Amino acid sequence: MPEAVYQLRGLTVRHAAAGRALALENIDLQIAAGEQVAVIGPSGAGKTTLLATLACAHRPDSGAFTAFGADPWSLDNGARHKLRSRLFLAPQTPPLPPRQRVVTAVLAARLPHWNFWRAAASLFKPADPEAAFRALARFNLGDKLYSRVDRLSGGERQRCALARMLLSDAQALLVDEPLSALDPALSQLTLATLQQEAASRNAALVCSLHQVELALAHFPRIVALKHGRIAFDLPRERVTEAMIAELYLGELPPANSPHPLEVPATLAGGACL
Ligand SMILES: Nc1ncnc2c1ncn2[C@@H]1O[C@H](COP(=O)(O)OP(=O)(O)OP(=O)(O)O)[C@@H](O)[C@H]1O
Repeated sequence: MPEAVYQLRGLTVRHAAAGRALALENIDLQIAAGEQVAVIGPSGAGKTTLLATLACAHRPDSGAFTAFGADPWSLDNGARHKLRSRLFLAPQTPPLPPRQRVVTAVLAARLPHWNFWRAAASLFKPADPEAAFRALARFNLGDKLYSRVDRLSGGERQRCALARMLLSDAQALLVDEPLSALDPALSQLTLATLQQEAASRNAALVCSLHQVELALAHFPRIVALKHGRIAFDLPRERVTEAMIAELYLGELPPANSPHPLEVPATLAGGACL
């Protein structure tokens, strides 16, 4: 039996803002070591919230949640920090320090394993630029090794964050929309690199994607979210066109809806809370 990386049962997650609206409701999910899962679903379905929850960045409101057999929210801060070092979340918009060099940003993945002096020294003289170069080259970004992060395009920043992931030794790779700023050729390269890396370290790979056709072509298991609930969780062979159509049904305004630039009369009295 492969090791269970995640076990979620009846999980509910709310966001602090927006009146603590429900973002995920009654989620049951098990993910084992070595599994590769694509998370699909319309905008606002809860994909990012699910990944943040799996990364132990969002505390669930109710239900049961374990990562590597432990409930992160019942651990003390030190133990939770250690657990988090086994997970790596690559967000859609990576919060990389703007003035930093790419090499430093990528090597930051090693920080949890370095003592203070080594980490501080690496800010001035990167400790292992060859490793950073190799990771970047796998995403066709080797030529940006010494560029400043704020001079990268959106897609380059995303790949920089993914290169950082390669230098971590995480056993759960959580990737939010890695292809949103990439052209088709780079999308294929990026997916292939992520999947090879996850397979080589027998890590769980959970990747949210808007490109349903790529999800179905590359991932053996598809988890579909809609309105914060799991619509289906199936091997890709069992996902039908009708299921996909149903998943995205209602995502466009009806044909007889007002023109998008027509401001509703009720809007004027609104307030921002
Ligand atoms: N920080 C936040 N505060 C309040 N509500 C939020 C916050 N982030 C997300 N939400 C809400 O939670 C729900 C799920 O959002 P989430 O970002 O997880 O969806 P998503 O499927 O990743 O969407 P997209 O495909 O557009 O990135 C949405 O209704 C969204 O408006």
